[in-house]
Amino acid sequence: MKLPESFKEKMAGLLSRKEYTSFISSLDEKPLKGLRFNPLKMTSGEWEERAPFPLKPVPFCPTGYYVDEEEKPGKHPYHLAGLYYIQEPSAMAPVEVLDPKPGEQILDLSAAPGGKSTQIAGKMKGKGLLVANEIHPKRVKVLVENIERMGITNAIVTSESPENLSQTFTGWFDRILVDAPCSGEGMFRKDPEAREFWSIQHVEKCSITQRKILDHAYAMLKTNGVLVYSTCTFSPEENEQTIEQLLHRYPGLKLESIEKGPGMEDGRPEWSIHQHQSLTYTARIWPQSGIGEGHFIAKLRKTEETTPSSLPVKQARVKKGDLAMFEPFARTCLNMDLSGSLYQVKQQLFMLPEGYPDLKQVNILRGGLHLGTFKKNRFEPAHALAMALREDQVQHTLNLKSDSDHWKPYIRGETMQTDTDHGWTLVTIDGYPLGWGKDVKGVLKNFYPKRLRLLSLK
Ligand SMILES: C[S@@+](CC[C@H](N)C(=O)[O-])C[C@H]1O[C@@H](n2cnc3c(N)ncnc32)[C@H](O)[C@@H]1O
Repeated sequence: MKLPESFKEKMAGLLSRKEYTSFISSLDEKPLKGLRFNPLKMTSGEWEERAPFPLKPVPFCPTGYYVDEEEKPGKHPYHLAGLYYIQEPSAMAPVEVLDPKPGEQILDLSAAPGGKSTQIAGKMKGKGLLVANEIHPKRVKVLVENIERMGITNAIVTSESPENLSQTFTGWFDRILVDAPCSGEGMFRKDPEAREFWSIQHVEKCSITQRKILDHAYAMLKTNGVLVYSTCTFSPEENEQTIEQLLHRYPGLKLESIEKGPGMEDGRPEWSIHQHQSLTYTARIWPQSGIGEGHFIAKLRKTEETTPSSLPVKQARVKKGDLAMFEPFARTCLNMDLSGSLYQVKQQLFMLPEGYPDLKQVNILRGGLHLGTFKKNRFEPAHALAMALREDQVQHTLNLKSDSDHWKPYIRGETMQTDTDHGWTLVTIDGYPLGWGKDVKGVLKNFYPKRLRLLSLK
C-alpha cells in the first residue's frame, strides 16, 4: 500500500522493529467487514436463524459479526428493514465500553452517520433518552435516516456545536460518547482518501479540535457520569496525549481500566508527555491484531460535584382538529395506543420519548419518533413510524419474501396488486417492516420514500 513517507517514518519511530513490520504488512491485507444485528427488532437467536450470509461473531461485541469480503450486505432487503447496521468491527468496541443502560440520559456528541448511536439505542431498549448530535448539516441527514431505519423511538437528533450544546445541558448526561473527528489512520485500508488527506499538520489540527470537544463533553457530564473517548487513528497526539492533557485540565476526571479481550492492547504511556502509567487503562486495536481496522478507546468517570441544568419536561400537545385526523388512522391501522405522548410541530406529529426536555436553544432535527404529517383533511403516517413497528402492532400487513424478487418493485416505488381494500398497510419483508402502502380497491399505492428508492437500488 502506498503510504505517506512521513507517516511511515513516524510509526517506525514509535513501534519496535517487529511491531512496525507486522503493522505495515497488515496494511496490505484486505480490510475487515462487519455488521451488527438490531436487537430492537430481533433476538440473537432470530438473527442467527435468519442471517442471509455466513457470519463469525465479533468477540468483544455480542451483536457484532464479521462478514466475508465477497458478501454485499448493503444490497439485502434486511438492510433496508433495519435488521442490521454495517460497521467496521473495531468501531463496535467504544459502545461496549460505554455500556449504556435502559432509562439513562446519554449523549453521542459526534454521531453521524450513526454507527455508534444505533448501537447505544440497541442497548437502551427504547427506555431513557439518547441525544444523537452531529455538527455537520449534511452528515446529520444520514444520521436521521439511520436512526429511523433502525426503528429507534427514544432519540433526539440535534445539529449543534459541542459548545452550544453544553450551554443547555450542564451536568446532565449519565454517559457521553465522544467518537472524535480524527486523522483516520485506522481507515487507511478501507479508504484511499484517508491516506491522501493525511499530514502531520492534520494530526495536530485534529488534536486541538478534540481537546475543545472534550472540554464541552466534560461540562455536560453528571457527577459520577461516564465519558468514553474514541478515535480511529493511531497517533499518540490524538490519543494518549489528548487523554493525558484532559486529566491535567480536570482533576475531577478519573481514568477507568478497560477490560481487554484477545487482540486488544493497552494504551502506551511511553507515547505521552508525562508518561502516566494509568494510560495503560486505555485500549488500542491495531490492524495486525486481525480483529478490526484500528481504534483507540479511553473510559473516564467524573468525580467532581456538578449542578445539573434543570430542564422542564416537554408537555405533550396536539391541536384538537388535527388530533381528530390522527385518531381514525390510529383506530383503523394500529393495534396499540400512542395517545398521551403526542407532540405537534406545525404539520408534523411526533411521539415524545419519556422525560423529553423542553429545549429552546437547540437545533433539533428529530424530536422523538416521527409519526406522520397532517395533510389537508387526512393524516399520512411517516416512514419512521413504519420502521419502529412490529407486524403485530398493525391491523394490515402485506408480507413479501426475501427469497423471491417480489420485494424489488416495492422499493422501486411501484404500485402493487392486492385483492383487498385495507387502507394503510405495513409492507414487510419476512415479517419485518419495510414501509407503508395504501391499499385501495385492489391497488396498493406505494409510500416507500422517494429519497430511499434511489439509494436502495444503487
Ligand atoms: C468519527 S466521526 C463519527 C462517527 C460516528 N460516531 C459513527 O459511529 O457513525 C466524527 C464526527 O465528528 C464530526 N465533527 C467534526 N468536527 C467536529 C466538531 N468540531 N465538534 C463535534 N463534532 C465534529 C464529524 O462531522 C464526524 O461526523
